[in-house]
Amino acid sequence: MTTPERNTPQLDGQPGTASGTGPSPSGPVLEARDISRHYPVRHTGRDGLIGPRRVVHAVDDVSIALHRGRITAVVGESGSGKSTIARVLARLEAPTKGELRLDGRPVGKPRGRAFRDYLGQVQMIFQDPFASLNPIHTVEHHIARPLRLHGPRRTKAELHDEVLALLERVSLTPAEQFARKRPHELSGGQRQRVSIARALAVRPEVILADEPVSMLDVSIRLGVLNLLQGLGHDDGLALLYITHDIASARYFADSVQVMYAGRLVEGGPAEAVTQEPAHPYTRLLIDSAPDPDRRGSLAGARGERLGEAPDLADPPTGCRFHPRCPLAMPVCAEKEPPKFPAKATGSAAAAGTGSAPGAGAAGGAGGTGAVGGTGAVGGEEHWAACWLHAPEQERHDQQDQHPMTTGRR
Ligand SMILES: Nc1ncnc2c1ncn2[C@@H]1O[C@H](COP(=O)(O)OP(=O)(O)OP(=O)(O)O)[C@@H](O)[C@H]1O
Repeated sequence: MTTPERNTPQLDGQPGTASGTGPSPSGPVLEARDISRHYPVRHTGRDGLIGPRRVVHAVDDVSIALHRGRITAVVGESGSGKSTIARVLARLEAPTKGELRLDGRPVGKPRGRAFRDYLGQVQMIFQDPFASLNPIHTVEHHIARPLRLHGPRRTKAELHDEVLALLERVSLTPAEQFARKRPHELSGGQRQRVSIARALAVRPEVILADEPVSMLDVSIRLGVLNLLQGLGHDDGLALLYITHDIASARYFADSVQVMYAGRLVEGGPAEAVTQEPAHPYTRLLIDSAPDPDRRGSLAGARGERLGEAPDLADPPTGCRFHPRCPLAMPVCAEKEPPKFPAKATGSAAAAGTGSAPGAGAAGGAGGTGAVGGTGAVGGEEHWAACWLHAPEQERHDQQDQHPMTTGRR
């Protein structure tokens, strides 16, 4: 199997140039470079005694960069490795391979003062607001604790005032009343707001939000998302938003990274990825999001029977999506699709070498022009296309019928 060339373009949600060794205001705050996370498979019975030890490839060779004031969404179906990325970034787990960088500096072992400082800069918000708060403690206790652990010494009155200010920041008012409540007296949305206030207490630079609204009533999701969006765009935090829901990623995030079976398959500015997706899996995710106005769909046209997600203990060769892909070609079983920079105006999805046939329409949405491989706009780029890795002849042979190039569905 040939490994495709990896670009390292400077774009939201994608790794920056490899140069940084110190903080840079324009560089990413937190960056993961080519991280993998594998879990050993526990064998039972006689299987465990023979053959090589198997591992679950939860995440493979993922690079992601989080910038101040920007929201990066990681989108994918259940089991694609989204939470694993968040756990590695939060340092709840070590990567099997790859490197984390905070403010341009490699992150060391998770111990001592440096690790505490890391936790002061990178905070995580979990999916389940019911499990993440201790039922016996008041809201004030939950928020005052990180203030005490990470901040300077304060008097009791100062701590109390800061707790109230944080509750106001997350719109839990009257703050005095909320400070006295215990988790069981709060709704799911209110609990998630307390979790956010608790994360903010350490004045982090990065918030990792793992499906922060998926367990909340639909009616209150938007309020919590708007709160998080304000923290990113108004308060300048770098935000990672993990979700199944590509529609919310489009609404909420600046850039979207699409994950499938442990790998990122596509990424770029949210509008470009969601309006003109280049990878069939992204198309299917978009097609499966509810949209009454949509007439045809890739899933409906050719992929009604997509089958099961792959076994990550034995992931498919080449493009991991190929066994389920309605557009798969023979080459897809051999090679991963290439990554390449492309213009991000929303009018064209991608072009690898600048001469790929049909490149302007790689998103299948009637892109209006082919784009050179170096056509980054405003530092933002959009990469990934599935079929451009085909040998040239195969590409020529297929481009007339291939729905990704014709826009036909
Ligand atoms: N501790 C573990 N041991 C073994 N396998 C694991 C472990 N944690 C996760 N996995 C596997 O790694 C893969 C990715 O899991 P992960 O939870 O990151 O996916 P996800 O995209 O966040 O899914 P969901 O949206 O359902 O939370 C899955 O196949 C999962 O079963």
